[in-house]
Amino acid sequence: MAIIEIKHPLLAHKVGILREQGISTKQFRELASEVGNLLTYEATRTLSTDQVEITAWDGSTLSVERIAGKKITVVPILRAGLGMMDGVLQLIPSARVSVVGLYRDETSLQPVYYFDKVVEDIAERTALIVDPMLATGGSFIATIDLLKQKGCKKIMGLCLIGAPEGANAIQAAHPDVDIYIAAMDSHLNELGYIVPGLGDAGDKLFGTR
Ligand SMILES: O=P(O)(O)OC[C@H]1O[C@H](OP(=O)(O)OP(=O)(O)O)[C@H](O)[C@@H]1O
Ligand SMILES: O=c1cc[nH]c(=O)[nH]1
Ligand SMILES: [Mg+2]
Repeated sequence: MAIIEIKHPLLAHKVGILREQGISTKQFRELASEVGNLLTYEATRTLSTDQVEITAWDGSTLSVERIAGKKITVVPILRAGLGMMDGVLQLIPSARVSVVGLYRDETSLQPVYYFDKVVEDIAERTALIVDPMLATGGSFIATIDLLKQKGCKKIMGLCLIGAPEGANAIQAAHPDVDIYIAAMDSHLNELGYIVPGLGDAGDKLFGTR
């Protein structure tokens, strides 16, 4: 299993508004973060828990569940991944953040690396990559390559909208990585944009166009 499309009325509603022409920067930011939050809830369903003993309210000993062993690092892909990050951190407030900077060359559609700052103990953590758009899949694949080179063993991803071309590319390159996605769209156009998609997520989040 690599690409998991989450069918949920709240996600469908919010993604529908994100696609509207003329959406304000404020509303786009709020919704991208909310979708990040809902996808986190689904993606973390697979985390295992340990039983630990606590002293309960009445002084008795009680066995309760805690998230097991490995900790999480959230990995936003700059820039647009930052737009989902707050929603993710609302549910995993103690997660460390590792940043990967990539942009997609407009002509070749290849990801161009410009920065990374990844937690030192990445080998001990589950990485949760966040980026709103999965088009050719090049940016996700480059980020997964980088994290694996640094020793990361368990990787998941969250994404607002994907194209089948990118989903197939990730499945071929990294079948061990599960990506949770709010909507799988039709195809890429001749410029590499997702159809119907929502346009350029980074520009909408940062108000740069
Ligand atoms: O699947 P791909 O074909 O690699 O395309 C998807 C990438 O393109 C966008 O980033 P962009 O290059 O626009 O950078 P930005 O976030 O700085 O706007 C998007 O946020 C993804 O990172
Ligand atoms: O449709 C697309 C494709 C890549 N990046 C975006 O922001 N949107
Ligand atoms: Mg962009």
